[in-house]
Amino acid sequence: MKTKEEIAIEIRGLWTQFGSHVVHKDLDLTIRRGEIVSIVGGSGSGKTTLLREILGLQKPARGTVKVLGIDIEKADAATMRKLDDKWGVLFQQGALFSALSVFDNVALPLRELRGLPESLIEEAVLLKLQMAGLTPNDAIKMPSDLSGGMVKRVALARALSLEPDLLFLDEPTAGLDPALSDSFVELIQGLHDELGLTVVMVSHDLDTILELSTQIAVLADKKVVASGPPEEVLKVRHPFIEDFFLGKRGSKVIEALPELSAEIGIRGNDGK
Ligand SMILES: Nc1ncnc2c1ncn2[C@@H]1O[C@H](COP(=O)(O)OP(=O)(O)OP(=O)(O)O)[C@@H](O)[C@H]1O
Repeated sequence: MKTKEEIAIEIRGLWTQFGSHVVHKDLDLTIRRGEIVSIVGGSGSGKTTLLREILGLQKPARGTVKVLGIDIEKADAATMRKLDDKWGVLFQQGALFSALSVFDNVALPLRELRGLPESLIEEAVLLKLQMAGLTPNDAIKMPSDLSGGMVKRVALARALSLEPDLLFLDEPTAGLDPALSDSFVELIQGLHDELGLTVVMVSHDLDTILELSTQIAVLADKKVVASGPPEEVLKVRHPFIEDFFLGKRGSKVIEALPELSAEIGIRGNDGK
């Protein structure tokens, strides 16, 4: 039995509604610390909305969301600020402030939340840039001078600036070509191994999902229909899972991952 300390995120009985449109209906999800979790689901299944609810950016109609033991809805402003220090977020849109240099983009959360001396900020920014695979020379560049892959890296450096326990990534490899996408996946894996981060990502990219995830949560029918290690989730019989993971494209990706394909092959498709 897992202790409370080991649970990073706990969602119970969550309902989300926009007017008469019910997006989530009695959704439950548990994420333990140290996992790399992919939230997958069809377009409009409510993945991004779920991420926003976890971050307290959107209020569910019903249910509870606890992050690191804190009930997001009941948390006061001071508690939310403390939580803000503990998570880093890399969203799909609006990754960087175009009027700020790379250095200032990464320094922003430190300047906003801590009031640290500039010498410490500089040290921290250069370290985070290095962790994200960038050099001190990149620090003086403006966002308009960067390639798409570099923008993602700078946004990642900024998400890491407060040394978070939790990292949220919304479509981290969207818009990257396969080589850049692979190197971004390696980067996330390395950071996870090095820092022991809990990573929660929304992704459509099968390679990224299957290479990185220690847990997959499948959103369908307005709730989480399967959640667990990839080899378990892929055995669950559900039309979305079969289409998404076991269709032509998915089968190819799985074939290239010997451990996973052996697991699925050995057990067969016995459902759950
Ligand atoms: N602020 C809002 N007002 C009204 N409807 C919304 C709002 N935000 C999201 N929705 C609706 O909620 C549903 C879930 O949206 P969401 O963006 O979370 O889905 P998603 O699974 O992330 O989709 P995609 O994979 O296409 O990005 C969609 O039908 C969307 O139109």
